[in-house]
Amino acid sequence: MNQRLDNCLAPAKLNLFLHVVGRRADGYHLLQTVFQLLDHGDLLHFETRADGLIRRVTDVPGVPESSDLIVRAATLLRSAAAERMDASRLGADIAIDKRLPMGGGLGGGSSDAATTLMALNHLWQTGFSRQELMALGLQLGADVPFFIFGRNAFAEGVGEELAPVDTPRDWYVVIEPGISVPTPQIFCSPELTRDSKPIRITDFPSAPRNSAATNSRRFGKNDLQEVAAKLFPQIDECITWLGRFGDARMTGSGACVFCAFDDEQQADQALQAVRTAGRENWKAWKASAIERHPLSHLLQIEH
Ligand SMILES: C[C@@](CO)(OP(=O)(O)O)[C@H](O)COP(=O)(O)OP(=O)(O)OC[C@H]1O[C@@H](n2ccc(N)nc2=O)[C@H](O)[C@@H]1O
Ligand SMILES: Nc1ncnc2c1ncn2[C@@H]1O[C@H](COP(=O)(O)OP(=O)(O)O)[C@@H](O)[C@H]1O
Repeated sequence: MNQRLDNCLAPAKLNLFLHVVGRRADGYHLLQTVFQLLDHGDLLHFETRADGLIRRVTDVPGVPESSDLIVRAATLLRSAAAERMDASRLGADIAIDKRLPMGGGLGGGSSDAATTLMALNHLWQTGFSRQELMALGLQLGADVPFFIFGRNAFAEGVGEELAPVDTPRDWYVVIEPGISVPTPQIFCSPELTRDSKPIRITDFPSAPRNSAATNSRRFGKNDLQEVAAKLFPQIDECITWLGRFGDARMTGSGACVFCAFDDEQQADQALQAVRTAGRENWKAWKASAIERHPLSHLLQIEH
């Protein structure tokens, strides 16, 4: 019988800071960042099929079905499973409520891929461990292992070396400036800072609320922000605007901008102000920091 798993959250992430500390021989940049999970994201719905077809049953404008990270993740999982079992009949219908913008720096595509790997590993009973799924995920994108890791994390390398980190239970207001930033354009800029001084994980003020929360908000910077804001003045405008409420920053390679708040009420006030700012292209929302990925419980085996 077909199995279902509905309303699976593919949470957004924020990069609380993002330092570029070097470059690999293949041109990829070495980063140091803290990834923060949010309680807002895309919603995915899975139903297994026994005929080996993997289908995305929702149209996603601009992303053909075969190149969608959801379909690529499912196909990759089935190929990996085929080395251990007869996987030829493993199939699924996958529906998505796409709520995160593309090229927003919120990791939407990567999170969709991670949720797909975790949900189908469970439904198909393919039995991969968290570590194994993280290694598969890395083939799809540098941010995918983090979502499978399932906890807020200090990340190094291209984002695949992960260590758990405590972060404040802040509320965030996020502005989508209505543009999509091509990540390669930011990384190939000659003006990009590529030699930030490496930090140690212990330098990050991992603090519960009401102690060093303010410090952790102001810790470090996003090295990609200067380049992105110069190329896309809309980002600069959002940072200046949201900056009246605190230390507003860009996440990832942009375009979204966020600011942290102590509680939901303060976030609501800022949100209200953004919504009455009269910027038609902006879309703003609030979200709460979460400690764990909501599907993390599906992966109990840590071998
Ligand atoms: C910048 C980050 C931070 O979380 O997030 P997003 O803004 O995408 O959310 C990620 O490292 C994004 O990693 P990933 O999602 O794999 O990047 P892609 O879009 O595939 O990368 C496009 C191109 O950017 C360059 N690139 C990317 C990552 C990296 N660490 N160094 C690079 O030089 C490479 O030229 C790569 O071909
Ligand atoms: N399911 C998906 N959701 C979003 N983007 C996808 C998806 N599948 C493939 N992509 C491609 O990945 C690119 C990066 O999208 P996304 O991960 O949402 O942004 P970012 O990396 O800036 O956070 C998109 O421009 C799109 O072409």
